[in-house]
Amino acid sequence: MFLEITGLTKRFGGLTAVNHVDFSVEENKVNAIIGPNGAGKSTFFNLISGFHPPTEGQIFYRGLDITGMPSHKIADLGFARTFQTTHLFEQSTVFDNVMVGHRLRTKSTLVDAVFRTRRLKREEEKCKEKALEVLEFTGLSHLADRITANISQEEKKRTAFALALATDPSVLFLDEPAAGINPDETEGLTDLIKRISSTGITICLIEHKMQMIMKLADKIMVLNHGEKIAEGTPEEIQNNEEVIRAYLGGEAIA
Ligand SMILES: Nc1ncnc2c1ncn2[C@@H]1O[C@H](COP(=O)(O)OP(=O)(O)OP(=O)(O)O)[C@@H](O)[C@H]1O
Repeated sequence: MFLEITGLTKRFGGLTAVNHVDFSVEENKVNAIIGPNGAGKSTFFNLISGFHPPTEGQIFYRGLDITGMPSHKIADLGFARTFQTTHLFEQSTVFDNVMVGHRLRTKSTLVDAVFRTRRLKREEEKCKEKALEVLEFTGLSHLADRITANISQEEKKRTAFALALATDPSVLFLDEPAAGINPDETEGLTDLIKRISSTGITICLIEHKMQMIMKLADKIMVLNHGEKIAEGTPEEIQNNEEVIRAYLGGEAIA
């Protein structure tokens, strides 16, 4: 089993944000989570990636119990994520932002940095190579030297993807990657996610844009009020009465 979640529950005071959710994230697939606002989608991501400890339930990654593990330890296992609002260093260049990603994987210490050891130089070289590689992959090479504050919203999103990819992840969590961008840009980002998936990286995706979900997802879980109300292929979800009632107020999923 790749990433197995059982009985996952999170309570914030009297509010149950995630309620006994069972889910298997499938390796090398696009696993999507949809649901109305406040359904518990981001909380579900936060629990898996160690940003919040769950109240109940268990998370196993390749057989290892990672329940309640702190986020930096989980990141070390190969988990990367992007956020609803991009977390970038706005006054740094796109290149420098992406350099941070691979640095998280290096072993150089402060001593290496002070004495400019060979290990440090070797690792810096590797970080640069990786940054250039992921900038090219995400279509950002031409913006490498631009200050991040001056690029478009869509380019910032690609930069956040590049940063996540520079950590060489095995699982990538994308929280509403297409929020705030136009339909053409959304299509471009959909293609990018497809290409990322085709490199063998497992994707977990939260998104409200249904066309994007239907194009990308191999498997969809629907949350409503913290509970899983359905799970299946895009086609199964599109035709699920309860999903249509709960999520779409009776309208068909476009
Ligand atoms: N840190 C927190 N403290 C208290 N309540 C929280 C916290 N984080 C989330 N919640 C609550 O948990 C519920 C689920 O929120 P969550 O953000 O997970 O939903 P969501 O499905 O991601 O929503 P959206 O689509 O609007 O992003 C909401 O009622 C929210 O107010």
